[in-house]
Amino acid sequence: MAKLFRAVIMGPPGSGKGTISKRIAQSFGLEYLSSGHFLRDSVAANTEAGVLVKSYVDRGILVPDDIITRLMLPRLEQLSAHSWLLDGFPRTLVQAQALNRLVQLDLVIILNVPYATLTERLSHRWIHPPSGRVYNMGFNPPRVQGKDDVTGEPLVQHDDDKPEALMARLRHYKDVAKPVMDLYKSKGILYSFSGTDTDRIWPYISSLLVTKLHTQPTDSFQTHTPTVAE
Ligand SMILES: Nc1nc2c(ncn2[C@@H]2O[C@H](COP(=O)(O)OP(=O)(O)O)[C@@H](O)[C@H]2O)c(=O)[nH]1
Ligand SMILES: Nc1ncnc2c1ncn2[C@@H]1O[C@H](COP(=O)(O)OP(=O)(O)O)[C@@H](O)[C@H]1O
Repeated sequence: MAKLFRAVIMGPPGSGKGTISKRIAQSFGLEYLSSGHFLRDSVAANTEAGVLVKSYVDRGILVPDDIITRLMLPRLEQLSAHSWLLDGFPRTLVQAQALNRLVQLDLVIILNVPYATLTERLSHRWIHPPSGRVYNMGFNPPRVQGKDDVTGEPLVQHDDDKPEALMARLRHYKDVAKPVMDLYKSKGILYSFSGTDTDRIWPYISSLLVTKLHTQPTDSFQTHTPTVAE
């Protein structure tokens, strides 16, 4: 069996983690686990975990480290036979240290997107809560305005994508992510990608994964191939 591959994707809210993760999962066959989706699903389904985290998720503030760690690590253990990509966890140094005790990461992808681009994107982000499908009124609009492509059900905007909450989330991200990135940098597994367009960043990420995984993508999502990887 090929060696298992464990990756994390980090970046501020709206930097394209979900969009790029979907492409990575589809192209390279990694299992994708998003802490945000997992928590929102748990809240919607009113599970024990959902009840525990609802007050934080609804307010867009971080769930305490001990709670999120207690929820996420068992999920990862269930995926122990798979290669995976983790989005939204770890967010803090304490979480990164807890993850470190469970598994050795192979790669951390950082998305650097300018502040103005983030606010512009998130103010146009609409989601279909039951499925987690994400739309953008400019970048990937639904076929019918305000309706999910698959079910036709209404799309909604997260409260934490509204301008007041957004500013606080971005500021907070900067403070807590820095020590996590420093840790991964010191381990030599951090790769950073900067830009304003997912479609322009994607080919570089795809090339990096080809190198790391020694495999070709099954879906290219692109019309040109870059000649250099960052
Ligand atoms: N205009 C534009 N929107 C994008 C681009 N990439 C992603 N988006 C949209 O920006 C929003 C945030 O992306 P998402 O992947 O959810 O970011 P995350 O918060 O980091 O997971 C979504 O509405 C995406 O559809 C891009 O290159 N251009
Ligand atoms: N690693 C984490 N640590 C603490 N709270 C988290 C973590 N991941 C997600 N959350 C909680 O879930 C909410 C939604 O997560 P997020 O990743 O922002 O979802 P989305 O990608 O849909 O915007 C956050 O506001 C926070 O309350």
